[in-house]
Amino acid sequence: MLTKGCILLIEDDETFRSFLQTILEDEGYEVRLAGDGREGDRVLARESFDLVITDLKMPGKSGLELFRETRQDPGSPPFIFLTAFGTVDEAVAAMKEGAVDFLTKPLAAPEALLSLVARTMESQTRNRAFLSLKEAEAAGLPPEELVFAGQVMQTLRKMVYDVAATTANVLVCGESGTGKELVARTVHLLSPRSRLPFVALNCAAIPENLLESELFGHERGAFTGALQARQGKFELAAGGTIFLDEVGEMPPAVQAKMLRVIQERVFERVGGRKEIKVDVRIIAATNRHLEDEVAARRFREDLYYRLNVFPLLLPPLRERLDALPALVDFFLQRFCRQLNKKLQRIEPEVLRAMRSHPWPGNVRELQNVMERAAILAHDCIRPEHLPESLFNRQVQEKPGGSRDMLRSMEREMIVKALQKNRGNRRLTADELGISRRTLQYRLREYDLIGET
Ligand SMILES: Nc1ncnc2c1ncn2[C@@H]1O[C@H](COP(=O)(O)OP(=O)(O)OP(=O)(O)O)[C@@H](O)[C@H]1O
Repeated sequence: MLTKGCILLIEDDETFRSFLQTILEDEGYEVRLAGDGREGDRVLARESFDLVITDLKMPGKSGLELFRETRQDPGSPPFIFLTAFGTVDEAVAAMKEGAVDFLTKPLAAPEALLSLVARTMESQTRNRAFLSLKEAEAAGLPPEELVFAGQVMQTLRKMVYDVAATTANVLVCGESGTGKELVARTVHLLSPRSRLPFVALNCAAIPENLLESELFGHERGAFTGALQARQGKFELAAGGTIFLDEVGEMPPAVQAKMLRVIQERVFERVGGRKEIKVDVRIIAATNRHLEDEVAARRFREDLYYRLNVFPLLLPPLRERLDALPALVDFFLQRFCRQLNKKLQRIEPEVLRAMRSHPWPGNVRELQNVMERAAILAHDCIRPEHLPESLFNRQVQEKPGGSRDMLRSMEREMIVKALQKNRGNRRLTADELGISRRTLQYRLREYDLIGET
């Protein structure tokens, strides 16, 4: 039977510990035990847990000390404290530092603990689930996680952690598929808002006339078809984070309203008069040079500065090839798990081909390539498991060339794929391992709209 989650229980009173163990196990949780903070520390170093329930005061290392040390680690589990009446103040202090909650000993009713544990587990799952929405929908597969591979990402890691602790607006810049949304979700996850909503909206995917109502909601009758009043994304994200992808596509009227939300923290629904207060952290993303948009007066300069309080730049994959081995390994393990396969090795030729490829679809493309290879391969991944585009001679002959050269190669690859697929964008995008949206940008960028 699948357990509902794994809990580390740290308690020095043996009787109380086994009482808690019984009620948690009866409820379907897997429980590991430790008799004090030091032992808890050792267990935590070996295994991962969904939750830690710990006594606050213990000889040796206290639960509070352990909590403070542990929460420095990314992805550390939530803590619930058990405390005697005399030490409630300390438990309250721990909550201010990020602990989930505390319960006083002796437990008045085990139900209180069980419902707190259930709620914590649920919010853990919710927080993780958003990282793997598509996969989780499919089969409750393991969550996606951001791999900080290569030097650039190592530097970025620190920035992500630092900015997550604040409420500063963040602007994530990078080509399509570089991981902007994943970074935004990770900032949210690591922030004190992690248990509140993360709401994402792609500004390019919504028709201009609907974007305002999508963001700010509308009142009934605000426009033809507005039969019901509806909350917008800002209201849905209350207290949490809103992720605005392709923010450069935002039309001027919406930009003005955004500015007001940032400056005054209020807005009105479309067709409404009532001011609605908001406390939402904004993470915006763009794959355009937003400065150019500002210079061309397509994007408000004042809004740009408000959004760009903390910029995070994700370079294209071809400019951080040192990240390849770790990413390849990560995706290989993921797809092996999903496909229930054991593929141990990757032939050196495969990595060589990967190093010479311009990766127009960036990490998303690599992920697709790895999935395809994992499906095709039986024992180890060989060159024949890679798509043909990775063996484009031209690319191999001129690795690491200038940006212009890469762009012209990318254009050529798109033209070829379009021709091969008779202008069918879905097939073309699939072949290139990029999303249809990315293809759409590229077509516009390379002036290829007429080719389809
Ligand atoms: N560093 C990384 N570690 C693990 N997975 C990654 C990483 N970077 C990107 N990915 C994966 O690549 C895919 C694309 O990432 P994401 O959607 O965040 O990119 P994006 O820059 O927001 O793309 P777009 O601009 O097209 O929306 C996702 O499936 C994501 O999980």
